[in-house]
Amino acid sequence: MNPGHPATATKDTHRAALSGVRVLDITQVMAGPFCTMLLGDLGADVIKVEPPGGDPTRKMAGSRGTESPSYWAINRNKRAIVVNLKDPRGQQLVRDIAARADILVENYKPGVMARLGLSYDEIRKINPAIVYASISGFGQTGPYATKGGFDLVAQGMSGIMSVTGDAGLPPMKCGIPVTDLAAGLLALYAILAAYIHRLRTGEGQYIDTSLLEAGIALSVWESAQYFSGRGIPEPMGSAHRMSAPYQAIRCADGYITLGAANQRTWERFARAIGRPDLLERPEYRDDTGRVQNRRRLAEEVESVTATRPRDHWLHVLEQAGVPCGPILNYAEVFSDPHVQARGVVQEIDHPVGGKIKMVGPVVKMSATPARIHRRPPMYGEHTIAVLREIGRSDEEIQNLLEEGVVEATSVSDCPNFA
Ligand SMILES: CC(C)(COP(=O)(O)OP(=O)(O)OC[C@H]1O[C@@H](n2cnc3c(N)ncnc32)[C@H](O)[C@@H]1OP(=O)(O)O)[C@@H](O)C(=O)NCCC(=O)NCCSC(=O)C(=O)O
Repeated sequence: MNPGHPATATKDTHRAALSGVRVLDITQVMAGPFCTMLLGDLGADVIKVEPPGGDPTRKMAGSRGTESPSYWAINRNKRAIVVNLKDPRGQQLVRDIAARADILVENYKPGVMARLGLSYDEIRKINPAIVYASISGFGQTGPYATKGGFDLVAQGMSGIMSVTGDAGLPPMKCGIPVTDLAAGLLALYAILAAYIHRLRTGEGQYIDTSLLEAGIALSVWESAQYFSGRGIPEPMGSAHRMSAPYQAIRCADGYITLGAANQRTWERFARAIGRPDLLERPEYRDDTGRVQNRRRLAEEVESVTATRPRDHWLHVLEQAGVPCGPILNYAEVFSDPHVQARGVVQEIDHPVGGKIKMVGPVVKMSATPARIHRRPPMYGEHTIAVLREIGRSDEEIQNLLEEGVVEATSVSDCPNFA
């Protein structure tokens, strides 16, 4: 599926790092589903439990019934079941799955899982070795614990919005939901470490992380500036807090990015744009000076770069060994020959969506490649199979379906199903 890359060229579909690992995925929207999708990419059997009506992403823009591009983007490599957890029989079904699972991930508001009889304390009674991860807006403790958390709120409260954009403009957030995704990645890293610990000792554990703390954890330069007494960090547009010139620079027909972020690249850059005189200037002698005089330096640089088009400077700077690049929109990103050569985008068949494209696993592993082994599941597609796996008879399943405790979709009913 990942053309041309030796690390993923293997035909051995069973060699996945997490094959045989069972994940109970009680997640919704973004942070939790991102984490469990990455576990699925590594070969884990991920069973996603959705409420009646489905994960909210099933209804997002572009949806067709219960299937949508937003859901597909973040739920491949999972099986999906629909269980009403407000019904004690539904709770018992999910506890039975939890009893057989290695990992449980959830991202509801703190308190929700306890009200559903699925808290860590309940689950550890039936499965003491489980690795149970909760992702929330603010963490399970502290004054804000019970508040719901969306990425925008976390970007605001973690300081990210105070350093994004430019001074004097309305508040701006990072264009992608960075706290959701970072919380998912941090949960993933803790889950894998906890799983290694469990392999060594047999001991399970509880993991508690949040959007807020993930956002704060990303404040590496900003907290360094603040803690070292150099003031409250301010927004800097595209510029860098610790290096200059390092920002989007104006050319005759638009902008390119420039990263002359150390002494060597600075010296190459000044020579490449025909301004070796800048190297003689005491105020630009080192990083500290260039950062302090960043605005003046940018004006001097742009007085040169604004005279020629972007392609000219990209060529000149590349020849000189100065890190730089174009600023691309997503259409340009996905048609970029390098992105294509790396096999970043994959196309798979979906019963409703037809041929759907997605950003596939972007980590190349030579022995146990991450891969798409399952297309995103339809609403309730695996309800019946999973209930059979936990020992429910077809008669019991029929009753549960009739009484609305679970819902199931048969893919063969789907018009596009081939
Ligand atoms: C996203 C939320 C703010 C949404 O808040 P709410 O809509 O108020 O949902 P809650 O989590 O409080 O609870 C959902 C309710 O659904 C119920 N529930 C859940 N699963 C089931 C099933 N299977 N069956 C029946 N009912 C269910 C659950 O019991 C709750 O009911 P009651 O108990 O009766 O209330 C919150 O879930 C949250 O803070 N999550 C953690 C942080 C997070 O992941 N945020 C990412 C958002 S996406 C984002 O930021 C972005 O895309 O950008």
